[in-house]
Amino acid sequence: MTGRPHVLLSAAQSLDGYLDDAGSTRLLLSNEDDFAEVDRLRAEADAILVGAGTVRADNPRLLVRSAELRRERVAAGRPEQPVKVTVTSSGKLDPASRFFTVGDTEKLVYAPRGSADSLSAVATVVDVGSPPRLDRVLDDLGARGIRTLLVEGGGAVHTQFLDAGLADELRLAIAPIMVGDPRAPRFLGPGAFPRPLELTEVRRLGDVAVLRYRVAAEPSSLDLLRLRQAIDLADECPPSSTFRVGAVVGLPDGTVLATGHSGEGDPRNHAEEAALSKLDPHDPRLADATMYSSLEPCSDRASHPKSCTQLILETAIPRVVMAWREPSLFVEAEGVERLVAAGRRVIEVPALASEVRRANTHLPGVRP
Ligand SMILES: NC(=O)C1=CN([C@@H]2O[C@H](COP(=O)(O)OP(=O)(O)OC[C@H]3O[C@@H](n4cnc5c(N)ncnc54)[C@H](OP(=O)(O)O)[C@@H]3O)[C@@H](O)[C@H]2O)C=CC1
Ligand SMILES: Nc1c(N[C@@H]2O[C@H](COP(=O)(O)O)[C@@H](O)[C@H]2O)[nH]c(=O)[nH]c1=O
Repeated sequence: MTGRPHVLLSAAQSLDGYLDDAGSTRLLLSNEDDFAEVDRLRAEADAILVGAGTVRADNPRLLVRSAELRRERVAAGRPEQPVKVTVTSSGKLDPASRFFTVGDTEKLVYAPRGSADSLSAVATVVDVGSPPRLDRVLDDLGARGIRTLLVEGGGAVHTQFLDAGLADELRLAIAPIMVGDPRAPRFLGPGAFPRPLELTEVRRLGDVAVLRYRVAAEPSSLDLLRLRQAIDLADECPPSSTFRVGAVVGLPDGTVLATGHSGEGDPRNHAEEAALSKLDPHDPRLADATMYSSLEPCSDRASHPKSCTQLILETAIPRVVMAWREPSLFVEAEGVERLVAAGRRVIEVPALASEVRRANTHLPGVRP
């Protein structure tokens, strides 16, 4: 979405993927040169975000340390320090933590209404839902003029940014240390991650390896091509009193595995169902495939025992790209929620939704 800041994730990890050890003091994985580079990244950012877990565990300052970098910011007409940002569902943050008490800069806390009232004297508390949605956090930051956001962790926050497809870049510093303790926090937990990332930089800073990646833009141009193909397939649907939908199952190399449209084969068939009926649900290629559907896959239906969401979940298809969320005409659809809850990645392309509505103006209340 335009207006959101560019999001750079930054983390230092051990060779075995940990952000810290399980002890009470912070494990320094970066060396002096790496910390200096991270300070430069801070100086380039309009805002720095960490999760509430990091505020509690590390009591970080989140300030640009170098006086020279601070002077450069001021000389460029920018505030001396970036805005500090955190997210919390519980609101359990100590107003006396350094996040709030050090640095003459704005502090933003994204927290559900009523959960962080004790922080309103030391920060601007913003309600973007319960739990706070990171896409809405980015919309709000964009509206506040934040153009570049540095996310410094911890693991839960990095996982969510990558899982939700909200990160643009990742910088990883890898220290020559093994932590080897399952109680310690890991860089990433489970998630439906975009893959592969594009490696843009490999460097050494002493004994620390610095890797930088670009996270592929989603939807990609291939995603848009296939989604448009799915939308066009709805023109093949026979006249119907329900939704006219098209679906394509495709691979990242451009192969189309199957297509379908509503009413194909049987008047009650849905588009995703028609496409999946042409494939073996255990076809190993489905583990890399994307289901493109002009409409959100259905979650409940009277006409057939299995919903399209269920049919997708019975395959290994990891991604669904769709244009229009099902409006509440027949049922309260929960396709997106169920797919996401099952660890599948759902990418909505609302910019193409009007084309899907145009194919469905026979339904009550639907306008392009
Ligand atoms: N090596 C490195 O580069 C870094 C290491 N670390 C280490 O990582 C550890 C902390 O990581 P971790 O425990 O994963 O914690 P995080 O910093 O990722 O914070 C997790 C907490 O943030 C809040 N939160 C996360 N996502 C959301 C959301 N979408 N909406 C609302 N609240 C949200 C929740 O707070 P709440 O519980 O209040 O609801 C959650 O418990 C520490 O040991 C720290 O030292 C941290 C940063 C960098
Ligand atoms: N341990 C660790 C990092 N930890 C990050 O640095 C924050 C501390 O900020 P401050 O109090 O301003 O120094 C901490 O909360 C976490 O986000 N960063 C790194 O680049 N390398 C490291 O090894």
